[in-house]
Amino acid sequence: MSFRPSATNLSSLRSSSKSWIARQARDPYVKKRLSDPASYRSRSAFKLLEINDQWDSFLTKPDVKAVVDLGAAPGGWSQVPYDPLNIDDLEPSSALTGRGTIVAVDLLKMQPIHGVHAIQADFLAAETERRIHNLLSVKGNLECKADIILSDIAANASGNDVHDIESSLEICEAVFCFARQYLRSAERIGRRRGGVLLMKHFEHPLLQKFRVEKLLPNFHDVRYIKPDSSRSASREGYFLCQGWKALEE
Ligand SMILES: C[S@@+](CC[C@H](N)C(=O)[O-])C[C@H]1O[C@@H](n2cnc3c(N)ncnc32)[C@H](O)[C@@H]1O
Repeated sequence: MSFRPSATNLSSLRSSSKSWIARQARDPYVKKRLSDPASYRSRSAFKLLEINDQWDSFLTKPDVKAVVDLGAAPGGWSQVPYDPLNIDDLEPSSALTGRGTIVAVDLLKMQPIHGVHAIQADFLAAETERRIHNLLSVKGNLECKADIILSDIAANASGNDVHDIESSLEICEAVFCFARQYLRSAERIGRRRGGVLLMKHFEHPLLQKFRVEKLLPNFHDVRYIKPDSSRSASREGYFLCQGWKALEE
């Protein structure tokens, strides 16, 4: 049986599907992903690589021992810190010395990545935090903290601007609350830019207000980043926040 689409099938595609296919065919990062020996699972991996390259290789610092990747499926971002952390087959409560932990969370099931602990769950659900906590709770990380928290979570676009902005704000607020509890402080790490939060958001004045009120006072350095690899038509951007001050501890 052939799975090649017939001419009839192609001609019956909606014009939005046709333009998506045409855009994928033109996209240099789609081509790069297909030819890259790292076999990244997503085009998004190039956004993280680009941000990391431009901002002092924060992922590869030798003191990075634990990373939490929120909205991780299909797994491109989780693949990026895998090598520098030199992860082996870590079980919760096994020795951490010289190794690290990556915890990946997504609503969707993720194909396994060696050394990455995947949780299929809604990050916004109360019990998910306990599951992340248990995985961070390994020997050598008695504080149960993460050195880096990444969030590429994107709720499905509804087409309703107000609703989509509210979702983005809700996610950013939840990620920030999580960071407040789980991010290791710059002081504890012994580096002014230690304790990093990278989060996706949708551009809107309410998100800028969130940046000013929540992020700026709590980190030594906060940047708005629109990576070249992020499609210009998309309203997504990233806040890269380095140097968690842990003011409430
Ligand atoms: C842009 S994709 C992430 C791509 C990923 N960084 C990669 O490189 O493979 C956004 C992800 O956020 C997930 N997501 C959306 N809402 C979520 C939630 N409440 N909890 C967990 N994951 C969520 C989606 O299922 C989707 O897989």
